[in-house]
Amino acid sequence: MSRYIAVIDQGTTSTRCILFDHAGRAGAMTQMEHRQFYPRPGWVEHDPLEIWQNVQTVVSKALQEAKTETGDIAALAVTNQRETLVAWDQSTGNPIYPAIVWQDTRSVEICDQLSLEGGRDRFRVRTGLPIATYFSGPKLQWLLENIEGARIKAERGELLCGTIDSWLVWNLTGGVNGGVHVTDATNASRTLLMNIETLAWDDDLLAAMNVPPAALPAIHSSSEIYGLATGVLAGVPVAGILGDQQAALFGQTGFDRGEAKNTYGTGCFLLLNTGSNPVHSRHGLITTVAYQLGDTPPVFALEGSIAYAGALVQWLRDNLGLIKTAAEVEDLANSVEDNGGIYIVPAFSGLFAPYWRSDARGIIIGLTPYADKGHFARAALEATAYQTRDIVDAMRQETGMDLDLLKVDGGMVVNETLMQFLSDILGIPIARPIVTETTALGAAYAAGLAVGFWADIGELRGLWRKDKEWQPRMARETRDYLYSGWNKAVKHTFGWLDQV
Ligand SMILES: Nc1ncnc2c1ncn2[C@@H]1O[C@H](COP(=O)(O)OP(=O)(O)O)[C@@H](O)[C@H]1O
Ligand SMILES: O=P(O)(O)OC[C@H](O)CO
Repeated sequence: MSRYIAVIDQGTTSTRCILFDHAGRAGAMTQMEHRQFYPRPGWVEHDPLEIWQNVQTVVSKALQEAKTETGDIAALAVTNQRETLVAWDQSTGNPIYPAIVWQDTRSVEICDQLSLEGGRDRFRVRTGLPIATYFSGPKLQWLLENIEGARIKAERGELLCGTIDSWLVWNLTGGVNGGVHVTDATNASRTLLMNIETLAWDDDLLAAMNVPPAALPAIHSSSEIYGLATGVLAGVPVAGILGDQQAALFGQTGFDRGEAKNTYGTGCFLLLNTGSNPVHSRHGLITTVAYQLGDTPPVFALEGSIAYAGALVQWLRDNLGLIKTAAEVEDLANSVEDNGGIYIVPAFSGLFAPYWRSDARGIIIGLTPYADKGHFARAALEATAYQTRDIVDAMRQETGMDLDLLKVDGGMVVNETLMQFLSDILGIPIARPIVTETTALGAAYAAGLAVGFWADIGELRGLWRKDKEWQPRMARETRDYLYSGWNKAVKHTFGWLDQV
């Protein structure tokens, strides 16, 4: 039997390749960063060819590191930054424009226009999403309207468009020599173009954004054989595709209704499995496909997306110079007993869930001469916990379900001070697994199930291993008092921009 499932984890800042063995342990891991381009305020781009090159490099290096060969790889999975759009020429394989990244806000006027009739929630029942620049459909409309020749090519079926998974799987399966143009339902559910009930592109949505169907990939499940790889992994079945946040839920074995995870990286994304029916949010959350295995019915999730979590720590480091490394924030925060009355609300690009206020901007509030840099560090960490509380409360209001445990992963979860405070502010236990590369692990599980490397999700559940758990130990009155301060601070960020 082959020893590994290979995973390509293509994220916003870097690309990793990880080989997982049958016990779900990483046998090799390689990583490369790619460039971020900010050509104008609010624009964020990546070079799709650089990303494809990095993918090939990290895969080759991972095989070398594990001293293994193609025959040892049972299947290949792709997990990816979501919503980011790539458009390329079918005959040459060349992108016609840089990738337009999920953080890019250039489609703001298109979104305003789409909202004129029916408001921001015009497509919510059909797609699970509010109209926002975050999603791929308005980005594609912008590209077709602004890049010369794009629309004509798209109408003739000569332009292939899709999220990063589509771009990579097309290249991995041969590119101009027969690459398959596919995506999975989790990625398609982030476009504003897919109907969340039928899991198919929706004619009315395509018409609203003037998108020719010929340009779009075929929507498949998250776990099936899409094609065979070429190149260094020649002949290996490409058998799993999941958006990265859904992959993390799968990797945390959040298979059942009521199970949740939060991934603490640059931003943070809390997903709650809501089972076989999409729950349409009235509390500022997003409805998304969590996973679909082969021809079984899809499973849905509610998502709370937060734009600034670890990025606020980076800001303390890079812009204020308060710390030299992200890890130093913990000692600095522990140099004081509490936040000294200070709150930082990192609404640097407005507030995402559950507020969706693009007129908000960041604040530091509650300053007195007593405040020192330790309080700043503490307030920065606390902001991540309070933002999580906002989402957890919205989830409770939405579903009536009380979370009894939150599984966490991502770069910030090494910070034990934050983990304890999170448990205190939420009033529930926080559990960190031994394998914190849960995004890649979840994609490995999807591909492994498709090729019989693992038998079923019951077997996968048995692979989850706890590293550490934090229990709430703060008095209820203290928790309520601290959180009420956060709520006041958030209100002060609203309406800072006069016009959005
Ligand atoms: N010890 C720490 N305490 C708090 N934040 C940290 C710590 N170590 C790393 N981070 C933050 O975690 C983030 C990186 O996490 P990662 O999961 O690699 O992010 P991404 O996948 O979004 O690139 C950075 O924003 C960094 O500031
Ligand atoms: O690549 P990450 O880990 O920053 O995740 C980005 C999300 O998928 C955006 O929706």
